[in-house]
Amino acid sequence: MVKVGIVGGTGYTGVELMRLLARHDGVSLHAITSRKEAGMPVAEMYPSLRGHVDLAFSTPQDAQLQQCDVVFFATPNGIAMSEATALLDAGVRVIDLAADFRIRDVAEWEKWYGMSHASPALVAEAVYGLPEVNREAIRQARLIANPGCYPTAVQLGFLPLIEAGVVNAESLIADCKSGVSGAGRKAEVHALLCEAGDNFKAYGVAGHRHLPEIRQGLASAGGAPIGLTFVPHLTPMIRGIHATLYARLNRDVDVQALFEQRYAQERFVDVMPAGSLPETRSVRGGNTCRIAVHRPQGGDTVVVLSVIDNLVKGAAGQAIQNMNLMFGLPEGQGLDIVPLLP
Ligand SMILES: NC(=O)C1=CN([C@@H]2O[C@H](COP(=O)(O)OP(=O)(O)OC[C@H]3O[C@@H](n4cnc5c(N)ncnc54)[C@H](OP(=O)(O)O)[C@@H]3O)[C@@H](O)[C@H]2O)C=CC1
Ligand SMILES: CC(=O)N[C@@H](CCC(=O)OP(=O)(O)O)C(=O)O
Repeated sequence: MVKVGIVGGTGYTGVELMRLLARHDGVSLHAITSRKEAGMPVAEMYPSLRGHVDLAFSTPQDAQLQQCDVVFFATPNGIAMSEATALLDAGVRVIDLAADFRIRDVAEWEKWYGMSHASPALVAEAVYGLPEVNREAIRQARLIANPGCYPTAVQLGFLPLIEAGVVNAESLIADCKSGVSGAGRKAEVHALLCEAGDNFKAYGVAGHRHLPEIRQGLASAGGAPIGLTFVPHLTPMIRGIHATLYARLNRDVDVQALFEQRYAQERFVDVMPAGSLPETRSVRGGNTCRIAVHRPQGGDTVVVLSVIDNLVKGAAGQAIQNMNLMFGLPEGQGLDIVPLLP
């Protein structure tokens, strides 16, 4: 049994980790932390976990995380970078759901995240946890930088085109929409029902912190710099990301066959039949990225539609997929979920 600790168990990715791990028969939950709710039974805060998780929250100091085999950080940016070293030194593997280890250029990370990096040496060691790209490195990793939610949907959507070199990589467009749970559980005015409900708006148009992460991943896949316009939007739904991606083909290619071949062996990427329109509700609660690829009017613009559940393939599910790889477990263990529809 893999002994698991979770730092940040009261947040949305924390409770999603617990929901998924409760059905994973290769792990035992050792500790779930909360600074504010220490002592409270987890199932009192989240009755959905009654009968599944019988632990109480403990403070990060009392959680004895060094006894774990793996610790997930489901915390805001800037926490894991200060706490990972002690755990790694104690032989614990670490999966950070935040962005502390995602950007290889530390100065670039500091610019976008507005803080100094506490452990730049670990950035070089961390493996970017997108299994469809880095599977073998993930198996060997001590420290995983779990990808962001938008970066997961956007990179999986563009990857077949970039890897094959069939599009102009300098003029990509990613027009993305997210549900409000992407902003986490912390109280913020823009996430209130009366602000986000019955409303639709763009944000981060001038520059969003996921831009350097997406550019880094696609540049590595294509071996050349990426030019990307990335515009996120907030939609009045709870879960889900819908990415509409545009690229200009530089040669005539069967894009449907390209995508089907690229993801033929990937159980968590579903390439739909030509002409399909993936919906966020078709992945709700599941670890699948569902993709459809179009060439409107047979022209040279390719439109990729990519949907994920931001809390599952965009966060907790992908983190568990990475844990499975790190510990030699079947990659899909605990993730064999039929999405919840309607
Ligand atoms: N929501 C999403 O869809 C996605 C989120 N992520 C990333 O995952 C991380 C967690 O996100 P999410 O669950 O939404 O966030 P939430 O705001 O919902 O939860 C954050 C959690 O972190 C804990 N926490 C806050 N500060 C500290 C601290 N200094 N030390 C220890 N624990 C702390 C909080 O608990 P308490 O205050 O009780 O200690 C809480 O449990 C973030 O970095 C986010 O960017 C990544 C992909 C998708
Ligand atoms: C809707 C919403 O607010 N989404 C968040 C991104 C999701 C997230 O948690 O960011 P990471 O993936 O980097 O951890 C945002 O735009 O800031």
